[in-house]
Amino acid sequence: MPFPVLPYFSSLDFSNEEFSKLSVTGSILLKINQESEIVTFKQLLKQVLKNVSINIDLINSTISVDQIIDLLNNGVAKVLIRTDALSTLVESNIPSSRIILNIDKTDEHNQFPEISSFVLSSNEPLGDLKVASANGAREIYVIIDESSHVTVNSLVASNLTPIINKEKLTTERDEPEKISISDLFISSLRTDRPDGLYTTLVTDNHNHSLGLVYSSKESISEAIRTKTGVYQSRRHGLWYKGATSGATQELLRLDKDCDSDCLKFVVKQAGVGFCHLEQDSCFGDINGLNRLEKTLQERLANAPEGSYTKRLFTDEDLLIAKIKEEAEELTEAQDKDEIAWEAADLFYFALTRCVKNGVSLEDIERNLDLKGLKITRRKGDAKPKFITPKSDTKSTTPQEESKDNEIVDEKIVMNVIDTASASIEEVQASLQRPVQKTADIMKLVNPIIDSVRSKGDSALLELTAKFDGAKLDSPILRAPFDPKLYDISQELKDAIDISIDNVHKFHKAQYQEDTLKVETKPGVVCSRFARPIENVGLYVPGGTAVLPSTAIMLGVPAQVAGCKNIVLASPPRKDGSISPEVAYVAHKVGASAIVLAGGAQAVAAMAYGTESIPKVDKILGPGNQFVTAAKMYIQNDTSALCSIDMPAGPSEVLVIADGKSDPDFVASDLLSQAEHGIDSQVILIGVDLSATELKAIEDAVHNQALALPRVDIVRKCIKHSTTLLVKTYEEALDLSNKYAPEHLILQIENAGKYVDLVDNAGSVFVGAYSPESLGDYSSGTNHTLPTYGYSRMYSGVNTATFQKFITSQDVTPEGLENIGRAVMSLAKVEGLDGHRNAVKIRMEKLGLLEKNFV
Ligand SMILES: NC(=O)c1ccc[n+]([C@@H]2O[C@H](COP(=O)([O-])OP(=O)(O)OC[C@H]3O[C@@H](n4cnc5c(N)ncnc54)[C@H](O)[C@@H]3O)[C@@H](O)[C@H]2O)c1
Ligand SMILES: N[C@H](CO)Cc1c[nH]c[nH+]1
Ligand SMILES: [Zn+2]
Repeated sequence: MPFPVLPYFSSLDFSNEEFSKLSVTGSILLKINQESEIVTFKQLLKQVLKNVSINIDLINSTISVDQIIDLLNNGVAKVLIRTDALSTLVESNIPSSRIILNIDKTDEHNQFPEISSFVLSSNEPLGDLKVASANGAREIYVIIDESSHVTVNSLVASNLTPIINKEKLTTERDEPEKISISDLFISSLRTDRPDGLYTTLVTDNHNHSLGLVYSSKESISEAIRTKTGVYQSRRHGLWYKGATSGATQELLRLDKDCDSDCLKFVVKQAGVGFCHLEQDSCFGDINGLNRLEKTLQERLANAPEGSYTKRLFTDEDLLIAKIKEEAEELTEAQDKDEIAWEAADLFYFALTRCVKNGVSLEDIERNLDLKGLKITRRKGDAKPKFITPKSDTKSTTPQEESKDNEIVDEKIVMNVIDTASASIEEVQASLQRPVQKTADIMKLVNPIIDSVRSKGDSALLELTAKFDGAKLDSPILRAPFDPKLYDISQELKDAIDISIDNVHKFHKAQYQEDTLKVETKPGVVCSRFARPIENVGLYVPGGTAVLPSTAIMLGVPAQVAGCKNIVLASPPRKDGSISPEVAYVAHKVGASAIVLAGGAQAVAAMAYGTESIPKVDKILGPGNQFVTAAKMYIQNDTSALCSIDMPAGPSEVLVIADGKSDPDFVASDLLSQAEHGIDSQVILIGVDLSATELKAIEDAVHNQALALPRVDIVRKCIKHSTTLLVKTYEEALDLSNKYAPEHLILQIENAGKYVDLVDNAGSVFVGAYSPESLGDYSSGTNHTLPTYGYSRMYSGVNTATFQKFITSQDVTPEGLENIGRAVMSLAKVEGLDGHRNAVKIRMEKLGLLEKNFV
């Protein structure tokens, strides 16, 4: 039964102590006045407003349905709304059980049979209010203020729950000007025991019974006043639990049963346990997960050196490895006993990690409950199987396809972390890229590479049929290419030509034409000159989207550098053909061949060569996890004698925005990379953003995303993407440098001023009118860039990526005289007399050494 008063918090301006005292009622009503309070309120929900059912008053609020759903999904129990807002909420899939309806006239409640919680007007006569509550299943609340016609006591006596401002309530016993919540609670109880006591069940927060005791009116008042376990001993009077043994109790909530004659104290037990026999409960110890949690907490505080649990607490790598090991064993377990055994192991290691990080079973259960109550919006789209696929868009990967069959309707919003209140670990965790399970991927990639190496073309054709669904007779097209292969519109040709032109200009400017010459000492001239890498293999992705722009970004600098053989590889379409746009670029950059294959098999074919595919010296270009893993493999295999450009994996962008940024621009930039793939990541760093400014960006992300054909990919990418709130530009740049993004967009005032602070990034986009898409296609910079944080040490593709640099020296007798003695001394120290002699012989013949020189 509900506590006979619902405390009302009319603003977020309250102390933890005030909340803690009134939380004994188990439920409160809190008013959200404006949108700007939502960020703070959500923090409070996580940190302070625990163990209690939180209802929010939105009667005069204008917050959006999406925000209401977000709050309900983050721990709010119910929302109090006006009748005119009801239909919008119900249409948005909010269950009626999460709604408290405020109605003006008591008899109106009949019009809403699906709603079971109402707030009625306290201006109505008590008789009418009682009629409204005649159906016992309904929760009826009445707001009490100065103008109320009914008294609090009369409401409680009629099983109606008054809503009373927290300022008017007290948990103390001697504040006559306030309403005592113990008096209200006591007045709602009854007992038929001759001693006038109330039978009281004591439980922990998991509903485990700890014991059976008795309460008196006085002990209840004391329990509420002190918020501890205070009972009535039939022999010794008032009993402050733990006063002598130390096994005290924090009183979390007070409940009563359905006929109000039996109480339940929900407590947090300290010390040796509830029972005088020093066990958890009078019915013995509580085992299972609770026991394990308790043991782990004790070990964390006091683990003996050398114990296994101590090792787990101190060696994070070991703990993580064990969790993974046990998770794998659980997935492999077959029969019931084995599954239970492995699950127990997994729980042990998982709970160890939780306890180590201060996470309790209660926190886990709260999350489970939240997930169970999660509301998803219905967007009114047809089920995917009834949607006609758009022509010319490639199908998604198998993993994506299976997930696309789920109907996901929640708001597309990035997780928000305020760096001022978050821990360093939380911020770091939010900047983790989606995990690439290298070992698992290598298990798939190694056999592919082996098979292409050993079986050549036949393996390549087989793998292309398997992964790309294309049955081919030959895996290669050789230049000159038939113009029918690139029969595209003039408009498209012009667009590609503009991009090629700009990329060419920028990369030509990077080309080091002249030999670099430096005379380090008179007569010692050192030089450096560039030569193209002769045979290059360019990988053009074609899995979730065909990327002719990547063919431009790789082909043009290869051409500028003067590479002799440009081989381009890209997965073929299902009918075995190559995308005509890619073929057009291949023709424009003078490629000698197109390999009709993708993934690890294309990389292996170009690295080792096959009967028809020429071996190359360097493989360049971005790709998915299989492509990247294969590139990493072949560059380490000396028998392949093949290098790579860099690890260029799933696209990523980090946008820094401030209050002056246009929310639509910011959202569009985030989404332009989120749509690349489910493993892409986008990060927003907001500098001193107000709640309204943040919301404007979030709304723009959601609304623009819904209009994108690849919304399902975006939705999954946004799930592991984060917004970080910081106070200064310097903090923003510092975080960005730590993340080392592939693309960095500065959508901030005086953006140019901050470029000096950029230490790590693949490519920087400065100011509101430099969206990343420009660099992806047409401005002239290269879009093949280091991801995964590799921009700390790698550059993006540039002209030099297709060249190697050779040094030379030309030394005169004068030069030899200037440095010869230094060389001989160093060679002597290294014990390399041959080196020394090569100088000595020359200097002797030139008469530069004294006769007895040794
Ligand atoms: N960093 C950069 O500069 C940059 C530039 C452009 C694109 N990208 C990224 O490149 C990636 C392109 O990936 P994509 O998947 O669209 O195309 P992709 O061409 O890289 O991969 C497609 C190939 O993967 C192989 N494959 C698919 N499933 C497989 C499986 N289960 N086992 C073995 N092989 C399998 C198939 O052979 C298929 O041909 C995206 O992540 C995109 O973000 C990065
Ligand atoms: N943004 C990608 C590099 O991470 C490149 C690209 C190609 N097409 C569109 N975008
Ligand atoms: Zn892109």
